Amino acid sequence: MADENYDVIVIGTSQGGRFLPVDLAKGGRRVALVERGSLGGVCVNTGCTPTKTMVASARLAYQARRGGEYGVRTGPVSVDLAAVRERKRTMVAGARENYASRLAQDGLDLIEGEARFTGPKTVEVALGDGRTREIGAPVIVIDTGSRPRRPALAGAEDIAVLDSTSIMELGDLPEHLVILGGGYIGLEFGQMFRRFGSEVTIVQTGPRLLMAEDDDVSDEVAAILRDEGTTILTSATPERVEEAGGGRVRLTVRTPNGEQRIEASHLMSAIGRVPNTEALTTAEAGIRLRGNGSVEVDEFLETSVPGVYAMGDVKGGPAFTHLSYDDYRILHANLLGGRKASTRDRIVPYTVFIDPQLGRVGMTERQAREQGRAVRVAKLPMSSVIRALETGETRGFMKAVVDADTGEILGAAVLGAEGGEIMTVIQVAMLGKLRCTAMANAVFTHPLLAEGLNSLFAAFDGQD
Ligand SMILES: Cc1cc2nc3c(=O)[nH]c(=O)nc-3n(C[C@H](O)[C@H](O)[C@H](O)COP(=O)(O)OP(=O)(O)OC[C@H]3O[C@@H](n4cnc5c(N)ncnc54)[C@H](O)[C@@H]3O)c2cc1C
Ligand SMILES: NC(=O)c1ccc[n+]([C@@H]2O[C@H](COP(=O)([O-])OP(=O)(O)OC[C@H]3O[C@@H](n4cnc5c(N)ncnc54)[C@H](O)[C@@H]3O)[C@@H](O)[C@H]2O)c1
Repeated sequence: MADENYDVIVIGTSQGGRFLPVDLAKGGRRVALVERGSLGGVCVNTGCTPTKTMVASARLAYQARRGGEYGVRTGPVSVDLAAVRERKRTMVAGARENYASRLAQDGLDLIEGEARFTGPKTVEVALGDGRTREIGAPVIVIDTGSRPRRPALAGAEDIAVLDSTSIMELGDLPEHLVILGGGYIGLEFGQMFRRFGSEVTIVQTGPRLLMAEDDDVSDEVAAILRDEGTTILTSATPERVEEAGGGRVRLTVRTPNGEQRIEASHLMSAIGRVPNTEALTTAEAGIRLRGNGSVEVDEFLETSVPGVYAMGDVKGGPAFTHLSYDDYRILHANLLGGRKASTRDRIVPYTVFIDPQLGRVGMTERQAREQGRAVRVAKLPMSSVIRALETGETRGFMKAVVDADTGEILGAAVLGAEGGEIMTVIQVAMLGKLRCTAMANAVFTHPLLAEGLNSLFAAFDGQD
């Protein structure tokens, strides 16, 4: 028996988890919102907001060093990491405050503590002071997110291994940073610290960086990072790590060319994330998990227990804030709107915030071919885009994949300045089901980067 009954319990406060409980309370439901950590979840506190704030500092350092190319004289450029961290902390504090202020809503109780299921519709919350509180509701939403995966690496338990959260709290610049993992986090932090002035080595088990992307995209990203002085090892498996004296670490890596030892001042792990489901004791409620610990949901985000839903990273699949937000839209429609919204056929865009950005939407060329489709592919180097030439940001390319039979735009990759924004133009075209000719002939402002889309899609000449 619960001590207190609500209409809805939401566990976790993310971007999506912010709006849903407020909307439900506004709609007259009694809602309990449970959070064990900082309000706002990963995105606000340790994810998107702080990283993109620090990426901005890194870009400024990079651009300042390039001043001479633009006829602008600068002195030697150096980075004060403690000041970068302070700017980041201020940004996060503001975002968190803003978040908290939006939770003030009649009918919504914020309960600070860790939630765990004691039955299909009951949750026990361990409060900070050692007490517990048992609450119940016919509808429960799990939004508990994910955390960094720890490396299964011999010796790692005896060494301070940084992750995406702790690295942003460093006050002094690493002399040599070794990063395990060549995915989103490894690349965003790798480029950032290289631009801050550290020597950086990225160790990636897969044969390429950003394994989900087409080979030409991964190769170009690697070329850009190497050009800035980052060392990248691919098909490289970390085997053990040990102290090397003087606070340094020695990492042993197996590569196709034999064993390699790397000595560094700092080691960071960025090898993926694991869903936060253990503390929830989901078995008590009969909620089915997948082998990797994520919560199994159907296309309406309902778990194996009717009335219990999951949103955001905890349900597995692509892990982005905008998807957590879209899960909120779906649950809002289904719980409040009297509709049956689903995740089926949703287009999932994303942007890797390296510089130049990689904006991606829809299928890669590989995915389209694997589906057995006849595809046409067009590529346009950024050096052919007038705006990119004028601004001196010519690295990368735009790439579009089109169905050769129907002319439908299947996907795109834009690796270039403001690549995420340009990709979004293509995403909107996909949403509106525009064909290549419409994109080739649209009047885009001169000289914008998006003007390059005329040339990119003109390459599909004769395609509707
Ligand atoms: C370094 C980094 C950079 C990123 N950059 C981007 C980006 O640029 N763009 C992008 O789209 N995505 C980015 N992401 C991913 C994005 O942050 C996540 O996809 C998003 O935060 C997922 O939201 P969520 O709904 O799963 O909940 P989360 O934000 O993960 O929040 C879950 C909350 O649940 C709480 N919780 C967990 N267990 C319990 C429990 N038992 N009881 C009570 N509370 C609990 C946690 O304390 C946490 O506050 C980044 C992630 C990282 C790590
Ligand atoms: N810009 C963004 O939207 C953004 C930014 C950061 C994070 N995120 C989200 O966070 C998630 C986690 O990011 P991530 O970079 O940690 O994971 P990831 O899955 O994107 O990349 C991890 C990489 O590590 C490699 N790897 C695995 N084990 C390894 C090992 N032992 N040694 C070396 N390499 C190893 C894998 O081959 C993979 O390429 C992402 O999937 C993404 O959804 C998004």
